Amino acid sequence: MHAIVAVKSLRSAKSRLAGELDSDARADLVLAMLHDTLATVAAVSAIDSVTVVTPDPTVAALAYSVGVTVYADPAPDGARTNGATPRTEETLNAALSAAAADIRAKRGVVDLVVLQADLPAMQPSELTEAVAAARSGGRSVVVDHHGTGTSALFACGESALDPRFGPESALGHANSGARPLNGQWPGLRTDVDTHADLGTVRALGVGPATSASLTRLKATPSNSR
Ligand SMILES: Nc1nc2c(ncn2[C@@H]2O[C@H](COP(=O)(O)OP(=O)(O)OP(=O)(O)O)[C@@H](O)[C@H]2O)c(=O)[nH]1
Ligand SMILES: C=C(OP(=O)(O)O)C(=O)O
Repeated sequence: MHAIVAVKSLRSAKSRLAGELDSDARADLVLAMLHDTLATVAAVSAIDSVTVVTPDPTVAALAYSVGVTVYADPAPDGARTNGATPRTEETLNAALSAAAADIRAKRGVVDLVVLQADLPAMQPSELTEAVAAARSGGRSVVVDHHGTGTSALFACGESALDPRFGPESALGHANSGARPLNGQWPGLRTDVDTHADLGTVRALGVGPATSASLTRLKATPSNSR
């Protein structure tokens, strides 16, 4: 199976944390969570390759440093609609579809999983179980801990990826035929978007890079709210 992980430009990442963290702190946290997410993916033997999809050179450098492939997001923020701000879900889903097409053009029919980049409490055992469940066929989805979003979208065999990330993506994926996967996977289901999510992953236990980032944040007075 091949994993795809999308990360937007660091300057616009994690905007929902802007009330608590300044832009440098948000970038630091995004890179740390990506690092831990990729480390967990690397520990899952059923996933043999990974592509990070990003327009951001710093994110790409991190991906290269841990030995994963980078697919340059074909149209970085703001470039797709003649200056009008495109909606995240349009740019994200377009980037994911382009990456999936590129991977399958190069490797033939390969099972795919899109994983969120901000799963710092995910355990290898959780992802291993989800991959095994997904392999019974077709398109399937791991709904996030809120019950509304998507932590992982699988497309096995000949199935098209057909990503529908964005608001209410759990419903969007289910309504387009993706099978919800059942499993007690709190780390896999907890992507970090808000301050409350940070508390949840802290309680579950985060990977070392995220733990170090959170320690740095606490030590920075402007981010100590
Ligand atoms: N390559 C790429 N990744 C994207 C794009 N839009 C969103 N992403 C990534 O997709 C995931 C979910 O996106 P969002 O929830 O919109 O962004 P976020 O940075 O997590 O949080 P907010 O800014 O608070 O919405 C994150 O890992 C983003 O970095 C895009 O246009 N291109
Ligand atoms: C885009 C999504 O993620 P987030 O929860 O990070 O907005 C999603 O769940 O479809």
